[in-house]
Amino acid sequence: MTDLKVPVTVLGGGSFGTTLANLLATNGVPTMLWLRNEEQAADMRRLGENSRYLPGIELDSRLTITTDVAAALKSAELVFLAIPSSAFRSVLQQIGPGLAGKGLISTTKGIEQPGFLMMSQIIEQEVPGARVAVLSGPNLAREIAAGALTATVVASDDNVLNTQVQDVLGCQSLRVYASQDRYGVELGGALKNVYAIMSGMAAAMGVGENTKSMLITRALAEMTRFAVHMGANPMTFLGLAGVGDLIVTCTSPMSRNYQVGHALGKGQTLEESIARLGQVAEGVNTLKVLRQKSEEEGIYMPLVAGLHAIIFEQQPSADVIGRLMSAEQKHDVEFSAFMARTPLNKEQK
Ligand SMILES: NC(=O)C1=CN([C@@H]2O[C@H](COP(=O)(O)OP(=O)(O)OC[C@H]3O[C@@H](n4cnc5c(N)ncnc54)[C@H](O)[C@@H]3O)[C@@H](O)[C@H]2O)C=CC1
Ligand SMILES: O=C(CO)COP(=O)(O)O
Repeated sequence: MTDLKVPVTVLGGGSFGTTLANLLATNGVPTMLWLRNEEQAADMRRLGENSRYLPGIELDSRLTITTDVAAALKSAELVFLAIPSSAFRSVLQQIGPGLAGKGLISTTKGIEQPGFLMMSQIIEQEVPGARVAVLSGPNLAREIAAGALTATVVASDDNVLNTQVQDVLGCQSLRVYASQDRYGVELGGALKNVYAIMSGMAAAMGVGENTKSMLITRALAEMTRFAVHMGANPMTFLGLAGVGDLIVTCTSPMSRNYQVGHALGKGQTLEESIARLGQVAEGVNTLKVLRQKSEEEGIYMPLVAGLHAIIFEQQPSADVIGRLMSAEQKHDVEFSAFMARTPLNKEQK
């Protein structure tokens, strides 16, 4: 690590943007947080707290909060994007020229349709020539904000950018690991949200502990199968941005995706579950996108198909569960499919 603290801007004043910006400021990094709502910004400056998205967390007095995007971007070398995937492209289109030449790090865990595009791919389209990275891992905003120990992954083929992100974000409560599998890391963060909905729903239905473990383990097999087919490194899914993030979101009631699933499992409609949350749960849209893509690509994803049938095709959960449990018996771990694609295996050949 170096002592260099490059100026950083975070775009997005929700739970994760606020958490990252506050952590950066606490690390002594000159940090600006941009959000669009002046009333919320004024409140945050006055109260020293984001009472809407992160109540009870004291903001570092060194953090600059602004709604002036030009001022926010003027001197920033690194820009973290914590904007929901539904607004990601339009925000980039509004501010694109201001981002030229900067290191852009997406923290958004969603997928754009049509095109099945990751957020980093949208950055490449909207900001040609940008230096791009993604950040993903078991990173519940509230826990990071409260200083609970965790780790995350920064992924880019630009090693200098990876190191810069490690330098500004790493601290006593957060370890930052580097990866070059940007696609796999980003895909892991998006896919796990779907299985968090499923896990929340299962918990609300009162399933057993064995059942919860089975669901998470088969979810890992399923998401890895999909990601490897799409070109990701399977080893990424054994890391923090794969199984690490999957475990936390499938087991924690703090996860918004888990909360949506839990509400559905208690009999609420999808609309009620989302409205009650008041924050983004990316997994709802990702479920639709993933169902379509897995069908197009012919990838076997019984959990995704089952959850889609319950949520979007109004099939009774008992029927879906019955079908899943009586499906053709399979092998446990699909070593052949995984190992054929690992870089290690390629070198050995
Ligand atoms: N909260 C968490 O624990 C984590 C969230 N993420 C990801 O970060 C992304 C953002 O999530 P959160 O901050 O948690 O969401 P949130 O629901 O807490 O906040 C979303 C924020 O985005 C803002 N926003 C929405 N549309 C906008 C637009 N057009 N222009 C500017 N701002 C806009 C909202 O005003 C709000 O401040 C999501 O993709 C999520 O998956 C990633 C890691 C952890
Ligand atoms: O991505 C997250 C933790 O790593 C946050 O998950 P939720 O969006 O489900 O809260």
